[in-house]
Amino acid sequence: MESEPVNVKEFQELAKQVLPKMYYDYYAGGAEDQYTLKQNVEAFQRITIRPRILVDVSRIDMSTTVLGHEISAPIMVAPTAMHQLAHSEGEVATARGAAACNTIMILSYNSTCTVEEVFKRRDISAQLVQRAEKSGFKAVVLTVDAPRLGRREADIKNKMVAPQLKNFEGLLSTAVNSNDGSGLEAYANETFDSSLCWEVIGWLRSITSLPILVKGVLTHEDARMAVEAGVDGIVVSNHGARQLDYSPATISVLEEVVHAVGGKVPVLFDGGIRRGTDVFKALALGAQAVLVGRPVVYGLAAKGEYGVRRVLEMLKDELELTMALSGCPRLQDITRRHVRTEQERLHSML
Ligand SMILES: Cc1cc2nc3c(=O)[nH]c(=O)nc-3n(C[C@H](O)[C@H](O)[C@H](O)COP(=O)(O)O)c2cc1C
Ligand SMILES: CCCCC(=O)C(=O)O
Repeated sequence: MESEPVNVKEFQELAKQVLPKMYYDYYAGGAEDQYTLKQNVEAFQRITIRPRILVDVSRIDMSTTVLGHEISAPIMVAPTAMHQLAHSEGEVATARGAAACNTIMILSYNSTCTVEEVFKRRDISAQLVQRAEKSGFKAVVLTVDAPRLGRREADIKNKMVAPQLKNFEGLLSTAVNSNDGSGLEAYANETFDSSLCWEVIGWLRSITSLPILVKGVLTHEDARMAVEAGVDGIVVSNHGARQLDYSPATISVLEEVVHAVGGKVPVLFDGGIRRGTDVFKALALGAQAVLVGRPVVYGLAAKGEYGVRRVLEMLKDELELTMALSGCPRLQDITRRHVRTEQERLHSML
C-alpha cells in the first residue's frame, strides 16, 4: 500500500510495515488478554448517532477552549512514550504536527526528546515539572493508573529494549538489563511509585502554579475525590488498555464520571478514538475534548510530522462531516440526545 492513507486505520497498516516488530508491538499492544484493548474500540461501535435534519450546517465551528487555551477542534494529542522509536525526529515532529493543527499536545515524561509527570524520586519529579513550567508548558497531567506497569506480553516476548530517556540525563540512569524479559518493565520497576496517593495533588500544588489534571479516572467515586482534592481537570482513560486488563471500555464510563464531576472541572477523554464519529460520541456523552494516542504515533512512524498532521486533520475533517450530517453546526449543539448507547438500546428491548 503506497497510496495516501484515507483514514486513521490505514496509518496503522503503514506503521506496521515500516516499524521493527518490537516497536510496533510495543505501540499497538495492551495488557494481558487484551480484552480492554478490543473493547475500547468496539464499545464505540455499539453507540449509534441520532442525527437531526433540516438544520443550517453551511458553517461548522469546531473550535473550543481547554483550560483557557483555544484549539481548532476538540482533538488533542495524548501523552505516549518514546516517539524516537517511531521516527528519528521523535516528539519534536509530533509537537510540530500538533501545532500545525492548532491543538494541544501532552508530552509524556517518558519522551525520547525532553520533560514531566510523577516519579518515585520526588526531587526528580519536582525538577521535571519546574523545567516544564519554565519552558512554557501550560498544565501538568498526573497519570494515576500506573502504580506499576501493566503486563504487556508482547514486550516480554520481544525482550523490549527501552531507550535512554533524555529528560533524565544527569538525573538518573534509565539503562536497565532486559535479558529476562521486558526492559520497559524493569525500568518501570525502578521508577514507578506504587505508594502514590491523594496527598500527591497537594505536593504538586506546592511545587508548581500550573493547572493539575489527573489522567486515569474510571469511576464516579474517584471523580468526586479528584474534584475534592482540587484538581483542575480530569482525563477519563484506561491508559489505552495497557494497564489493567478488564477495566471498562472508557466510553462506557464517561457519562458516569461527567455526572459526578457536575461541570466543576473539564472532563477530557481518551481510548479508542479512531474516527470523527468517535469524537462526536465522546462529546455527546459529556467530554470537553478527546486525546488521541496510538493513531498519532502511527502517523509519526509512517510519515513523520506530516503523518501526525494528517492523522489529526483526518479526525477533524471526519468530525466536521459528522456534525454537518447530524445537524450540529457548533460543538454546543451536540447533546446527549444525539447518541444512543448500548444500554439504552437494551433497555428499549425489555
Ligand atoms: C505507546 C504508548 C505509550 C504511552 N505512554 C504513556 C505515558 O508515558 N504516560 C501516560 O500517561 N500515558 C501513556 N499512554 C497512554 C495514552 O496517553 C492514552 O491514554 C492512550 O494511548 C489512549 O488510547 P488510544 O491509544 O486508543 O488512543 C501510552 C500509550 C501508548 C499507546
Ligand atoms: C516505562 C514507560 C511506560 C510508558 C507507558 O506509559 C506505556 O508504555 O504505556
